[in-house]
Amino acid sequence: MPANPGPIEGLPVWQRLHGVQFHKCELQLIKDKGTGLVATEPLSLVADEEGFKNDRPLLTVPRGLALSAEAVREYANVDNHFRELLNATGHETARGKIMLYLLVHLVRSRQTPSDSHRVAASPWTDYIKYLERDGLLPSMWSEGERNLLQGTSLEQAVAAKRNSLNQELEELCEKTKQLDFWNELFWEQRKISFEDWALVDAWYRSRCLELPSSGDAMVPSIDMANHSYDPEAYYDEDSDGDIEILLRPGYSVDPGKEVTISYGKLKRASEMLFSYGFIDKAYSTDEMTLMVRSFEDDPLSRAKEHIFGGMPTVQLRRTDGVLKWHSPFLHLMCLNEEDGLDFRILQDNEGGRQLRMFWQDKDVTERAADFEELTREHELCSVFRLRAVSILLQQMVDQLGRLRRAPQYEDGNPIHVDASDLRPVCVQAAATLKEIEGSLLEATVAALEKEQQDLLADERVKAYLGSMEEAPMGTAPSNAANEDVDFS
Ligand SMILES: C[S@@+](CC[C@H](N)C(=O)[O-])C[C@H]1O[C@@H](n2cnc3c(N)ncnc32)[C@H](O)[C@@H]1O
Repeated sequence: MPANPGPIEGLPVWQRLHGVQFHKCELQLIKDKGTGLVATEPLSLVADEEGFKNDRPLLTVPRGLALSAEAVREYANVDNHFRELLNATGHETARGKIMLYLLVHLVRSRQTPSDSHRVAASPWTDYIKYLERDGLLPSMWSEGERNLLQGTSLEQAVAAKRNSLNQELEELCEKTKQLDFWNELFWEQRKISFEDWALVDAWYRSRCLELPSSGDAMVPSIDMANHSYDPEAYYDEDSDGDIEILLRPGYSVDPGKEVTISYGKLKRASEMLFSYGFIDKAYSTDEMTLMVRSFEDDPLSRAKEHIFGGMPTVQLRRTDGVLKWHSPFLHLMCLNEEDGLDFRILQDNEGGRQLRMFWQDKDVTERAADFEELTREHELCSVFRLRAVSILLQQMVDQLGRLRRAPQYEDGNPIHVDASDLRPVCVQAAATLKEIEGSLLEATVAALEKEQQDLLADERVKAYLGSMEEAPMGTAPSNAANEDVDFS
């Protein structure tokens, strides 16, 4: 898929220099996938009396080249400037450490001998020149390309990712302003940009492996192997900690054919596109996650969101043609004071004040995600369910409409994009995602319509709706949910 996989001709020299060994395979450019591992001789792993055994790994990378949190700490021990930077940013996670290291070496890879404030080089300074830079993860797509995701589950996810990348960069600026060396290099000389930070984040997400002993790590050359759900090979660490690619038992590969590994368990299409920049339609789980919108005029919405704590989402999943949805927040969102939901401010043991949530006078603050269960025995259970189904149906219809429409601004005006600015791989990936998620949304709408009809035929629902019609003005439940939802 990468359009610009870098000048890999120079890579074998780098690999020889740093002890990377290939056996019966090499790196080659592969159509629509960038660089990949390809067999140069017949590969097969058949069992002898001792069972299956690789006589030699297809690829071996010395452990000292792996970029893990530990490796970054070791580098910081010998490089004073980097140690100062790492301490100032306070990065505790493997992601933070690895991204900072990559950023610094990205800057270094562009420096010339005449530059001031030179960063100490490492094998990674040269290796990253071979890494894909064209930004095929959606967080790096151009604005026009990101507009192609309108109506998909990635629309908000990508916007949120870019916001958080921006915030991280601002924090980095804040924390390094007082460090002379890095302030001069990063901010005075303007050697880094948002695109650089987004690029190292994309490298981290799409190229890191989980190693048995060192956890998340980028391993140069192993990270050139492409993914398949039925891979011929796998990666492992040997007894010295070196990282290797080995053929899987029972598999054989003809010369000229690609050797793939697995990037992990089956994922949804949006996750694959988000983290790896491609979708394998035949192998993606039939599910998606969307945000649920609170009622704008629900006076309890802030309290509900506060107590719920997590993201108000709905998960849609189709298994063997059967559509299921799951949204703990939606079940809470549909309830109001007239139903028996209540919020109280209580004093805790330390004298502080705490917001607590009550359902039928019982404190259920810790069970905010359990309202489907909590309302199951209630006499109006099917009424509550009808509210949830109707709200979700409306939101899914809106979502589907948005997905099917050409990109437009919030005010409804169409967004004009010059098609020549859109990379074909992005257009294709967005179209595939829309096809997968559009089909799932259509099935969701159909399933919700059917459930809504069934609920409207329920005797208790009919009685409830009838009582609401008969109730004199002002005595019907005045809840936000009922006002918003047209049960008909
Ligand atoms: C770990 S890298 C693999 C090496 C990469 N091909 C390169 O040129 O550097 C992961 C990236 O390779 C590409 N890739 C891996 N497996 C793929 C596949 N099955 N189909 C399309 N692209 C794939 C995607 O761009 C992904 O983000």
